[in-house]
Amino acid sequence: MTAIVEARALGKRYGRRQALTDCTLSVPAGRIVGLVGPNGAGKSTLLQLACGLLTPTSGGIEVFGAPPDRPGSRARIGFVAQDTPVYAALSVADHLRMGARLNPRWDAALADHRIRQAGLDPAQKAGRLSGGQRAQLALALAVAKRPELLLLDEPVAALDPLARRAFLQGLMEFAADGGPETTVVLSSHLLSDLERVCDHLVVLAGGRVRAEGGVDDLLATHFRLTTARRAADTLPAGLRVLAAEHTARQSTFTVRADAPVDDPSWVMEPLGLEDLVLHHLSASADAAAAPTADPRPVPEPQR
Ligand SMILES: Nc1ncnc2c1ncn2[C@@H]1O[C@H](COP(=O)(O)OP(=O)(O)OP(=O)(O)O)[C@@H](O)[C@H]1O
Repeated sequence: MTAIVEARALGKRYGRRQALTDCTLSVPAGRIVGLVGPNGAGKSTLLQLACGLLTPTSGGIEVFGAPPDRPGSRARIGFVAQDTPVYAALSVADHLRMGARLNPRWDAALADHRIRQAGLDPAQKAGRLSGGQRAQLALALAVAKRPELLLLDEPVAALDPLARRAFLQGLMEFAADGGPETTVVLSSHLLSDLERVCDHLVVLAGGRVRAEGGVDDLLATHFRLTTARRAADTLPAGLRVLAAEHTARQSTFTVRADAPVDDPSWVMEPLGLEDLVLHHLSASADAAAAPTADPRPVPEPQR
């Protein structure tokens, strides 16, 4: 499978602040990728590295098999930054004309369709648009460029629920119409949206990749296990415990398992995507708060 974005031991430091550390990931072509993580996790930094606006401090990132600032790569990448920058003094129609002049693969029909769908007045100056309308304009410009890789930093954050649903629908159509290699990476805090549209997920926390892979693969390797009470360190090898809960008689573990646990004494349930992400995020928050393994002994069951 061709990787469109490939990062190896990628690190980014702003002065004394380490924003990304040792990030290794591989985004296959043709996926809609959800980039999820708490505030300050490094999502914007990763997207800006992927479109060549930032350069790595350590390790490397490649897009289409080469560094993203290589001449020619920019035309193949569409990027919408979190603050959806537009030119305040230019009208919506001026933006479309500029897009047509600057981009060889410009899709005027798609741009017009998106502008009409968003209810934007072509004559209105961009500086007079609301935050959500500005986001709609920036998104229309990015998709009409017909990029092979579309990078969107929290694209739906400023949109109302109807506009959000229409945008996500449009995103899936864009990915399908663009051909099997068209790849979209979008960051968002809205897990339910990501669950609806994404088939690949990257979970970032504290500047590190905590989980990454195809959604189906991730779902197939994360479980909730219930068994007679026992300590996490007595579980079979090959299980990574993300969370443990104990009652007097039984223990419930949320685990990542490379293979199903073949033991009839376990009750094993699949984990939903939202739970999976939240468990990875809280496991990384716990690890940051207490870097050693869980020091609390599991008390013996009460008789
Ligand atoms: N230009 C900058 N100078 C210094 N530090 C920065 C700069 N940009 C980002 N950072 C820091 O890098 C870390 C990662 O920031 P980043 O914006 O990539 O996170 P994020 O996951 O996109 O956050 P959010 O969800 O809040 O948008 C944060 O600690 C942030 O304070």
